[in-house]
Parts: sequence; C-alpha cells; structure tokens
Amino acid sequence: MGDTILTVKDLTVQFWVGDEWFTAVDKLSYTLKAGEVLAIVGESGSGKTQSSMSLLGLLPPTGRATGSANLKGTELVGMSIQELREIRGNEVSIIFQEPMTALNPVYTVGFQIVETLRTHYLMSPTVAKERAIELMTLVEIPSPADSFDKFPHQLSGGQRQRIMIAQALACEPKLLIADEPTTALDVTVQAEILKLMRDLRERVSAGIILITHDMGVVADMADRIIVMKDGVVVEHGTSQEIFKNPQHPYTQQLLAAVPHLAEHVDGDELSGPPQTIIMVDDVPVPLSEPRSDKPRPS
Ligand SMILES: Nc1ncnc2c1ncn2[C@@H]1O[C@H](COP(=O)(O)OP(=O)(O)OP(=O)(O)O)[C@@H](O)[C@H]1O
Repeated sequence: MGDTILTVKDLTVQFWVGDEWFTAVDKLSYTLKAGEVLAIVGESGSGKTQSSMSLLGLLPPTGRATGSANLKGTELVGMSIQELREIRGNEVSIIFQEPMTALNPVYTVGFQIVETLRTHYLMSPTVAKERAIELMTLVEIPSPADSFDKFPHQLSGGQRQRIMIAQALACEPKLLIADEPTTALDVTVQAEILKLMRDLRERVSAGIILITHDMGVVADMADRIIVMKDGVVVEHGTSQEIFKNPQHPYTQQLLAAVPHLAEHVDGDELSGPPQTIIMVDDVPVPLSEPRSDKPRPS
C-alpha cells in the first residue's frame, strides 16, 4: 500500500433545517492510503453519502462542512466551487449507483469517455479514441471497439456500470469514491462488478472510498471499515478486526443481517476476508465463477 493520500479530521456536515443546524456527520476522522479500500457502512441516513459529497463541495445550498479534508496537501474544506470543480474529475472521481442517470442517453458511450479525456488532457480525437478503447478493455467491455459506438440503452446494466468505471478512471484519479456501486444491479452482475473493482484496485493506485449499506460487499472489498450510525462513527478498524470481532452492537447487527456472515460472527474463526459473499437463491456464488453480464435464469 502506498502513501497517505487523504487525511480527514473532524469533518462535520450540517444542514439548515427549519431554524437550526442539523448535524448529519459529526467529527469524522480517517486516513486513506493509495491502493487502499476504505468502506463507510451504515444504514440509510447514517451520513455515509454526505460525508463524501462534502469532500467535493457537492452539498446542497442548505448544507455546510467544517473540519479538514487534506488531499495530498490540498485542503478541500472551504475551497471555492471553481477550485473544487478542478479537483473533481482530475484528482477525484465518483462512481454513482445508477449509471443510467450518470451517462448521457443521447451520446455514444465511447464519445462520452472521449469527452472526459479531452476535457482533462490535450489529446487529439484519434489518440483519445484509442485511450477510450483501452479503458473499455481495462473494464472488460466485450468487443470494446464495437461497443464504442453504442448508446447507453444498448448496453446491459452491468456494462453501463463498467463504462462509468472506465470514465471514472479516465483521468487517473488519486481518489475514487464509489457510492453504492452495485446496489442497482442484479445480484450476479453485482458479483462481477465487485470482482472488476477488486482487480482494478491492484492496477490503479487510487485510494477507494466505498460507500455501502451492504456488509457482504464490504467483506469482499474493504481493507478498513468505518461503521456510522446517526452521523457518528461507532466503530473503525481493519476488515479482519471488524469481521472477526465486532465490538459495537450496531456492527454486530449489520453483520447478522448477512446470513452466511452471521455464522462466522457467531461462531468459528474467520480466516481472512471471506471470498464468497454473494447469494443467489440463498446459495453463495463463488466470485471466481466465469463472468457474464446477463442475469441468471431463475
Ligand atoms: N439536503 C438535506 N437537508 C437536510 N438533511 C439532509 C439533506 N441531505 C441529507 N440530509 C440528512 O443527512 C443525514 C445523512 O444523509 P446521507 O445521505 O449521508 O445518509 P446515507 O447514510 O448515505 O443514507 P442513504 O444510504 O439513504 O443515502 C440524513 O439524516 C439525511 O436525512
């Protein structure tokens, strides 16, 4: 694992509601290294998303962030909108849950990757196209040269998510924020996207913040875990520590919600992060299974 790229200290996010400030995230602190995956987990409303959106100035006008978030020497909290715009896409990329809303339906997926590249780099159209096809190959889009000219609706949900990941990687970000990257996908495709993200983390040196409510996803990806409840961190540790010996009752509850993980939590030792975490019809699907972006026949 590489150098520390992000140091967050006492990050607090508040919203003006009625006639007072409501604290959505209360004094969050963590560090992230290059190549590391930090999962921020918790149920809906716990503050996962806003804690990351605040890093990028993506809070609504009624929101404010205080504290510090230092990205490789640059303080993000308090930066102007213009400066933050530069950071987004250059230094930091985000993968959202629903690729159909993030991709523009009227342009081909290849064109959209090319545009991202050309916004950030001085590249001729030919070089940008070559690079876009390379990125599509990296995220394992079938026949990338042909898929380049397809529109988002002509691809499967899993393939669209792969395109979003390619676009997010286009500018070689230092920090990648993945907000529920697999939640909208069919369960089999989820496993494939997670496998892709695991492979990529070996190949790109970005630090990854993975936002999810799903401990199964966390088990499969994370090096370290922050568990949030009502805006506060209730537990923070390595994946091993938290899966083997969760301290907080809320963490135990989250783990117990994933049936096959519950066995490990209640009983015997867990040797290393579990590799098989996706369930189809209550049967664990090994993530090493051959990939297919098509839903399984039921
Ligand atoms: N614009 C807003 N105005 C007021 N409160 C907000 C606003 N946006 C979010 N909140 C509140 O901030 C808290 C944290 O929200 P956040 O979206 O970070 O939760 P989350 O853990 O990511 O949940 P989810 O998984 O549902 O997105 C919640 O209580 C939410 O209601």
